[in-house]
Amino acid sequence: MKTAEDDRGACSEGPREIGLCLLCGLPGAGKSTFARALSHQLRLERGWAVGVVTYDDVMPDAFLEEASARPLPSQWKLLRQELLKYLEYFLMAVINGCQMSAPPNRTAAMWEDFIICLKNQDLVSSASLETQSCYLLTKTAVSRPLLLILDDNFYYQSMRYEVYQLARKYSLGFCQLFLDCSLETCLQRNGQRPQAVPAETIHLMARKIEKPNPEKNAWEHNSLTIQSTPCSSEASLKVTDLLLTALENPVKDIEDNVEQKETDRIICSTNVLHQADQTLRRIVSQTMKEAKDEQVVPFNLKLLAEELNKLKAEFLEDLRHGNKKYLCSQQTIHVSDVISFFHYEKDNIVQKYSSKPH
Ligand SMILES: Nc1ncnc2c1ncn2[C@@H]1O[C@H](COP(=O)(O)OP(=O)(O)OP(=O)(O)O)[C@@H](O)[C@H]1O
Repeated sequence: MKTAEDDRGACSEGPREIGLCLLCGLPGAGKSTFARALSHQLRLERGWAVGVVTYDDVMPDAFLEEASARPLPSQWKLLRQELLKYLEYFLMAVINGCQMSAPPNRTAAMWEDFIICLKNQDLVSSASLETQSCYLLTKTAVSRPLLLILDDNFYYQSMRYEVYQLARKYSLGFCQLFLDCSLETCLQRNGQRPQAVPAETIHLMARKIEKPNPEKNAWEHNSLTIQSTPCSSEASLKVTDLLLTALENPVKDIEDNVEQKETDRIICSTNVLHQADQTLRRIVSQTMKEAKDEQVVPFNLKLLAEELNKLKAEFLEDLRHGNKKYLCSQQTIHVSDVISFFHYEKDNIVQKYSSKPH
């Protein structure tokens, strides 16, 4: 592993705990303020290496140079992806223990700001090779744990997913912190800033924002919502817990398969459940009609209806939990299998109550 420190004779080996922590929330929610405080605290109290990448600090200057007009959303998207590419170059250097090279196609101003951002946090050093677009990593960059905090609005789930994919590609820890702050407070804080974001942008974002949703998206399970007020010690503990969990449980490629399988299972079982529910209802009412036609005594009719409805509920409950007894193969549940199984059990019950009045 070659680092700037190695050049001075130091050696750097150790557990490769690297994590990406994504901050999201409305403009003015206090993300940058929080990121600064958190990184300071983690460095001081835990001795972690921390890098904060505040997108606003790196991206706008690129536009000042390349375009005077306000960028279109599609341009922002491309720039965000380009910045993520820079991060990937840094991560590759960290993981492989080599120097960080510059990506071949890059927006000069943004790359420069990115390098300044890393240098200011003692993650890369000026090196003699700098003229050739190579940067040596510092001792901080190769020490562990290393946490990179990405500070942007990340108001769409798709924006956050790009970061998750990066974490997965390199088996890194991944977590999300959502800074919860009322629209009024964001507008008020924003209004007091020298370079305020247009208020209508904040209104629009408040309407569009997709908060982390761990129930819906398995990949977002490592997320925490915190209030944008001065951090209580309890909130601070929760944040540390989230970060430790992420660092100790790097994202694995396999998770995607599990996630996909789980999604498939839910879609499949939802469809199966719906179809099964409809069909079983029809079978029960048809069976009851036949029993009446056969003049089953009213008392038995009542018991028969109770038993059939109970059986139907049990079947649906089992299906909901993926009970394997209806599976013809290990993976797929067919409604036809469920129905024939139900018919079999239903016939047994019908037989019990089919005695006609004497
Ligand atoms: N907890 C807080 N209490 C009061 N004021 C705060 C708090 N957090 C941040 N602020 C103030 O609100 C303003 C916006 O904060 P900050 O830049 O951290 O927000 P942000 O979410 O990073 O915004 P943006 O997304 O636009 O970069 C700053 O002037 C900051 O001093």
